[in-house]
Amino acid sequence: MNNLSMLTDLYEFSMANGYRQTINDEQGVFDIFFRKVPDNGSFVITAGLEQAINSLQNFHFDQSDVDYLRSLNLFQDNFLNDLLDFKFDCQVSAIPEGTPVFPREPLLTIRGPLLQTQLFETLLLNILNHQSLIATKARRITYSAGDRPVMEFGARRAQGPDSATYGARAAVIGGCTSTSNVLAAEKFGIPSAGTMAHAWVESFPDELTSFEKWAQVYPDNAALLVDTYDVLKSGVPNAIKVFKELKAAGHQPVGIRIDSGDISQLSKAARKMLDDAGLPEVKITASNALDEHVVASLLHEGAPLDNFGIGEKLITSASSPVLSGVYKLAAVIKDGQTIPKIKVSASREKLTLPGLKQVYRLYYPGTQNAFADVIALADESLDQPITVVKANPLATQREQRIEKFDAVPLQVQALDGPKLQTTLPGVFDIQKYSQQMLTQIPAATKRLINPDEFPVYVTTKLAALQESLVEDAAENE
Ligand SMILES: Nc1ncnc2c1ncn2[C@@H]1O[C@H](COP(=O)(O)OP(=O)(O)OP(=O)(O)O)[C@@H](O)[C@H]1O
Ligand SMILES: O=P(O)(O)OC[C@H]1O[C@H](OP(=O)(O)OP(=O)(O)O)[C@H](O)[C@@H]1O
Ligand SMILES: O=C(O)c1cccnc1
Repeated sequence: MNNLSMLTDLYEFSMANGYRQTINDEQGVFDIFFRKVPDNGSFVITAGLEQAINSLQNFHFDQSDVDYLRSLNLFQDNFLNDLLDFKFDCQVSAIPEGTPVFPREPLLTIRGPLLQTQLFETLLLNILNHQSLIATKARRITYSAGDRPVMEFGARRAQGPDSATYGARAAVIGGCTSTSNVLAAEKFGIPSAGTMAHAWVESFPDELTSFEKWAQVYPDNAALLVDTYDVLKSGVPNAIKVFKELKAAGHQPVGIRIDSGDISQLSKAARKMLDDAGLPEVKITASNALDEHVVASLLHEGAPLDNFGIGEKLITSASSPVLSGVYKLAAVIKDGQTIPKIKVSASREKLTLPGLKQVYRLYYPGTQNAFADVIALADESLDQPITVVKANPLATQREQRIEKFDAVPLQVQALDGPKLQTTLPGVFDIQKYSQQMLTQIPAATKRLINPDEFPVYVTTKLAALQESLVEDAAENE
């Protein structure tokens, strides 16, 4: 990854320079969390931690960066000179990639010199918001597709090269099995996959010739696009001719792709034609502006589809294109003393959770069935029974007693200075872990429409700290 240290909002530099001139000896603790799940879902799949960690480990400023910042005539020399010697000196803990997470949970916590922690806000949010958004969308789509493979086809419609490449990574975390994006495939060890475009078919005098030539070049990888002219009158009959010739020559035909029209009716008719021709092994791929709802509708209608190629709606999360993760100050540390901090704004919904924290997933004892998450202060132990309070400050029913549970902490140490404290698994290991974590949460929280809310609580100690800081803030007004 390039050095992205300058990818930040100007005000981060303005504040960092300001800290350098004022409270330079203080440390900051920031949490990343979100309040709202895209597409009115109930969970987000975390993604992007590896790139976030890499960007922090490589964080530095070149002379040209500092020269540029100097040219703004905004910052003092001591700050600018320090930037040339920037050494990452923070601790990071985070919830591993692929974990299903819920509103208000600290996904990543960073603690270190206030000046440094402030500078990372924009970049960390940019990376984690993007990849988590796409991983979450991919999970919705692959949930609809069931065990049918979903190929990520979005590079041409992604919002720029990075969205295409890191979006493909996130799509695999969310369950996609391959990508047409060769750069992403190479970079992240994802199988590259693809068929052919209409241009191939149009380039030859007729469709049959185009299929034959393809089969000559790729006898063991012939997936034919059958909708350039007429799917049922020419595309499928021509594909059948070519597949029969391939089979006679000892090759295994792969499949057809349908990219327009009523995919349900066309695939049913195509399946029948292929089966009647003795080609039951030939697979049918669907593409064309698919999303989780179209996929669900097609399968509900009984469309005999074997796999999907999905681009624009996935790579841009078109129906819900923003994950509004935020980066909020939870504490400052001064002379070894931790001073919890809170943001109290006009809307109570935006109250932040103060202090150093950990988030736990609670399971019914002795099972893998999770029933709630609890956010606690880092120095608390979760004794049983426990009284907890809804983390959403707008919730009406507040206190709840939980008798028995197994608690598993979700955040792990990720960085101690630039030194890595955890493993960074490959994308398919993350995908597998994610699928396993998803089996642990209730089915009703995973449905696409009107999912149940998974309960997220805070301990009464954390709730009391939050209330006391709200009262302090009111007195200071
Ligand atoms: N049976 C179906 N049920 C629900 N949605 C479908 C069905 N068949 C296709 N779709 C979806 O409907 C949308 C529009 O399909 P339509 O046939 O209008 O494609 P199009 O974009 O006009 O075709 P082309 O790509 O040739 O321009 C696409 O998102 C497609 O995936
Ligand atoms: O629809 P998506 O989910 O993004 O899937 C990828 C699309 O990209 C290709 O189309 P192309 O760019 O050639 O344009 P088209 O829409 O005219 O087929 C392909 O034939 C799919 O339709
Ligand atoms: O290989 C394909 O079929 C493909 C790749 C990208 C976009 N649309 C289709």
